[in-house]
Amino acid sequence: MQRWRGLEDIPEDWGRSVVTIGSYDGVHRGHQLIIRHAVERARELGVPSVVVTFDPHPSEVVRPGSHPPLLAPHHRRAELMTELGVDAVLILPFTTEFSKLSPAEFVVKVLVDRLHAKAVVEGPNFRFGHKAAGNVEFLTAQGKVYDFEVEVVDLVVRGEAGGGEPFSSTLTRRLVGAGDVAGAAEILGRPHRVEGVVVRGAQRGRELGFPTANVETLPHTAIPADGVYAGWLHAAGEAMPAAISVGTNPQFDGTERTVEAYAIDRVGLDLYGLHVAVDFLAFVRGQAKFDSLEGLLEQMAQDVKRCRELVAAAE
Ligand SMILES: Cc1cc2nc3c(=O)[nH]c(=O)nc-3n(C[C@H](O)[C@H](O)[C@H](O)COP(=O)(O)O)c2cc1C
Ligand SMILES: Nc1ncnc2c1ncn2[C@@H]1O[C@H](COP(=O)(O)OP(=O)(O)O)[C@@H](O)[C@H]1O
Repeated sequence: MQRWRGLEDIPEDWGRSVVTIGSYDGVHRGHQLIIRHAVERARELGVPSVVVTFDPHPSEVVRPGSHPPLLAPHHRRAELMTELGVDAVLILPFTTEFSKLSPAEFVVKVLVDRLHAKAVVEGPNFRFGHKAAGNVEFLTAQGKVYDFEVEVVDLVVRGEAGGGEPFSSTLTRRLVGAGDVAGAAEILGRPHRVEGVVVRGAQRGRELGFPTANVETLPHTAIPADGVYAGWLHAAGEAMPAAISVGTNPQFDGTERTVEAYAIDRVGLDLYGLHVAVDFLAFVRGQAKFDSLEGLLEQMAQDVKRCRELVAAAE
């Protein structure tokens, strides 16, 4: 797959293509449906498929300081899009200047002049251009002028239990923030992942009998609510069942919020400096401060047992 970091990266001789535009944070199941549709349409038309996305998230530029927590960094989104069969991803730097392009200017500058769109695939709630003034009706009308078709793919809606709310990055962020990682996984179609480099912590874990890899997360990462979770620690090409702790270590009056993972039953690992990923399968309990260290250790042993069972049931 090709990755372009701006309009100028698109090859001069780039022919016609099928395009879909969006933030696509998390590449959740609703996104997947739209992207798959674009890939299929591209194959039918015999042209490549392109996803156009933005960096930073548009809301940061429109309202500084409002960058939402991210469900997936760009390299992860690109990985997921490659799995869906996308041929190229264009990551447009979302500058103030760019945010001022009118919907009509956006169509000409991006879709017509550079990507030579033959078809554009979007969800019904797609908005674009200055003040998000452009919608699918406008896009469809522009398509008639510039010779591209516009296809609208239905939103995926959460089951009755979820109140029929459409799948969205906002809903997924809310679930992650509330610790409902199982709910988030239902929308994402896979567990929510947090990644980063393993850094040194208080070096206490090994003494407790549960060494934990402390993950230095990337800026704006969507981190689940404080608590203990079952999941996996991915390191050096291996997915290891893990008991994960998110929080400030209240038992030790800590103040820094960390994401740390104990790879269950694994001894002698050396993960410092490695880029690792932590996948959140299920919430186990909230963080607690026990009367004694023994209280914490007993609870941790139970947590590990529960995590082992939850992961085994999911594998
Ligand atoms: C399964 C599990 C459960 C945990 N539960 C708690 C807890 O309830 N309260 C707490 O303060 N810390 C909890 N922790 C975090 C430990 O306090 C932390 O891993 C330990 O202090 C080691 O820190 P270090 O990696 O910085 O050395 C938990 C860790 C794990 C792996
Ligand atoms: N089973 C394991 N799970 C996670 N990390 C492990 C494991 N075994 C050894 N380690 C190593 O031990 C380190 C964690 O030990 P710990 O005493 O908690 O130190 P720190 O406070 O620096 O995280 C990890 O970063 C990793 O390199």
